[in-house]
Amino acid sequence: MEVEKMDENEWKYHGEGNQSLVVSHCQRCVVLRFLKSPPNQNKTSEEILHHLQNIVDFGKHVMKRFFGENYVHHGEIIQLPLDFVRQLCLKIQPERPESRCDKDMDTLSGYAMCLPNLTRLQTYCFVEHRPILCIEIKPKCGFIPFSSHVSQEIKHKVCRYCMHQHLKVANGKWKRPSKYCPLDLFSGNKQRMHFALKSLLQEPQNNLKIFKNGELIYGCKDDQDCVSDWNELAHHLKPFFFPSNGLVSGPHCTRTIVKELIHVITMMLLSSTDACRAADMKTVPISQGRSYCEASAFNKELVRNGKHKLESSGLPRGCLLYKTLQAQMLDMLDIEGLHPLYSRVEQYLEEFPEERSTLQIDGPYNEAFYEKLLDLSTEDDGTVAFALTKVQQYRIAMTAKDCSLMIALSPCLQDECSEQRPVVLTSKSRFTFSVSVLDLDLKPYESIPHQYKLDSEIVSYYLKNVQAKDDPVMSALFKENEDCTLVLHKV
Ligand SMILES: O=P(O)(O)O[C@@H]1[C@@H](OP(=O)(O)O)[C@H](OP(=O)(O)O)[C@H](O)[C@H](OP(=O)(O)O)[C@H]1OP(=O)(O)O
Ligand SMILES: Nc1ncnc2c1ncn2[C@@H]1O[C@H](COP(=O)(O)OP(=O)(O)OP(=O)(O)O)[C@@H](O)[C@H]1O
Repeated sequence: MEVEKMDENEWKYHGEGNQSLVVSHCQRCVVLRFLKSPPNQNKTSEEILHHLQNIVDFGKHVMKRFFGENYVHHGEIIQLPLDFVRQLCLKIQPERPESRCDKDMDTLSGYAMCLPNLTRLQTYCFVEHRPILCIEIKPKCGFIPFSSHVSQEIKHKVCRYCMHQHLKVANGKWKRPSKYCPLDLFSGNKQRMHFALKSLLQEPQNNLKIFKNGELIYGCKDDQDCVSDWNELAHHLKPFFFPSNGLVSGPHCTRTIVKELIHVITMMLLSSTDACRAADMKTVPISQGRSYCEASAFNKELVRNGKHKLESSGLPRGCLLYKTLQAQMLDMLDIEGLHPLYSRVEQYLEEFPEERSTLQIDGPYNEAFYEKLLDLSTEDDGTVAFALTKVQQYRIAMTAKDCSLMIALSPCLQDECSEQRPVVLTSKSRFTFSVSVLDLDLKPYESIPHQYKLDSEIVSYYLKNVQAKDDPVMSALFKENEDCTLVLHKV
């Protein structure tokens, strides 16, 4: 890219999260990703550059090892003319959702990341003229903690996502709870996966987005502005799934198209498209912990129908969901077992602050950093080394619990499909597709106390407001506790 000739009119707003803002090029299949920060908390250019270098290194040396070469696009750092960045920022400001405007895009350093536009099938090339559909899923944590450090029994039964939903609705983040449960999506069982995907389509929140030819056509632009009209979605999708028409419009047509979409996403999520074997690490046994969540609507439906055995077919080893789950399961001790180890590292750093860089707490995220992650033992020998390994593994797990999966698909003719590109079939179409993972920025060491506090808030809220209402015995218990509160008055 010729940075001297950058023109803001060739770029448009694409999307943003809590940490970064993304613009896409109108002709080329590239995006620029800028860091964001709260107003008046601007970092220096050196700090921004260091942060971006860490993100690139982490993708290149660590996450590629966990996920496999083809799934991760680490991108590169680019230095842009400040005038271009300022003009771009002004241009896109009206497009930004209000709920994200508590942070500003960095316009002072001139640094950004340049990445392939993953809503397109091909990377670093001009926009293809064939239609492209892209589904982005933020699946969140797909397992129930198996650690013996867990203090509340409910955490062994109900997954964090399902518990957190109640707190989010109470806090006003979302209007309605979602029926999506990550354990259904990660189950590998097609029926459960279909249910999970249907639930995401019903209530996308920030877990599902659909792009057509690079434009967002389904999902939440803003917390308050969710597009979830299935008829409109079906209208967009009809040329993909029923190219030669045949299907008339109406509710039956909509249902059929949505079913095809769910089927195709399931197939792609279960496919193993990466030839390179990811990670030479010993993997965490996938069978640990329970494989279903008691709060899942799918599970509740089964129980209502008198069936008590929930199928978990398991995931094929090479698929992206499997790799995501493996990385998530590096959280072996749960935040409750991890927090005391974090405190041990903190205590050590208080005594020896100069050791912070040797311990690679803020990078560099290189080969040596990766090697230290491979020790999966959970036997605590009381050392700082043990505590640090668990802390770093936990940070990787948190990153994998918050990443997004991108699936891009494009119709192809029978004789067009090459051996290099995987193909998925539906009743009337065939597609080439690519699968990748994004938002793999390592979660900061400093976020651990926040995680600890949030975990306890999520559980307390659930026990008090949801489980207690479901369970009359618990409810009575809470009531009793409330009645017995001892109030001490000053005398
Ligand atoms: O804690 P969670 O599970 O709510 O996850 C946060 C996400 O909320 P979600 O529950 O997905 O709506 C949250 O997403 P939103 O900003 O709410 O879209 C962020 O991804 C946040 O990451 P970071 O701290 O900004 O790096 C995420 O925080 P981390 O916990 O991953 O640091
Ligand atoms: N390489 C890419 N190609 C296409 N779209 C992208 C790419 N990277 C990011 N996006 C889009 O921009 C959005 C925001 O990016 P990203 O998830 O990296 O932000 P974030 O601030 O790090 O997220 P979070 O809130 O989870 O911390 C994504 O949800 C996705 O829709």
